[in-house]
Amino acid sequence: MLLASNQKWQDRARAEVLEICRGRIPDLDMLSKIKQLTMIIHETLRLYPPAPLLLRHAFKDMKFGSINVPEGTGLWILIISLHTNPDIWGDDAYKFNPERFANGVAGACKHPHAYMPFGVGPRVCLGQNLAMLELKMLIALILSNFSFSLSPRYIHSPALGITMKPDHGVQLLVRKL
Ligand code: HEM
Repeated sequence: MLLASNQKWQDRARAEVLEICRGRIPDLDMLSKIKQLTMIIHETLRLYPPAPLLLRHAFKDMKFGSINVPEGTGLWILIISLHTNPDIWGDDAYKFNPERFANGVAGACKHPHAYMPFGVGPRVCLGQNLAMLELKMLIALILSNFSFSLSPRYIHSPALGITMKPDHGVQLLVRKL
């Protein structure tokens, strides 16, 4: 959806994929060189984290600043709020701007744990490297073969739940290249 509505980034990502892959099925070496697409995926996972909320329980009485958290309290961590906080990301926090990840995650936000689409710490996503490879492979193949834009029937409807999903689907107009 974000590439369909941002033609400039779609063109940039396609140009890079075509230059590196030259019509071949991407292998690990090629995927590791694809930078624009990595920036686009990071920015997409920032704005629309598939796991927008995480739940933790306090094992013992804790104190965060002036807030007392008694043992057993459930704590919802709003990843989506962390990812769109202007104090952390700047005034364009809600804007799709993959450029912010040009120098990696560390260069994009003021706090290293403010970006956590795969969680952090001991329960960090076990599949995060596989997920990134799958996404790069899939989008590289789509970009190599098709151009696409948003259908006039598309209704923007990101819905929060255990996972985030478009409530009315994502209708695209797709053209074979
Ligand atoms: C874009 C894709 C994905 C996203 C955004 C994602 C996100 C997450 C997040 C946020 C957590 C932490 C949950 C928590 O702390 O409560 C998690 C855990 C986990 N993920 Fe993923 N995930 C993705 C893909 C995958 C894939 C492809 C696999 C497996 C092949 C996978 C396997 C796991 C497992 C096993 C855990 C639990 C780790 C643990 O509790 O020790 N994930 N994921």
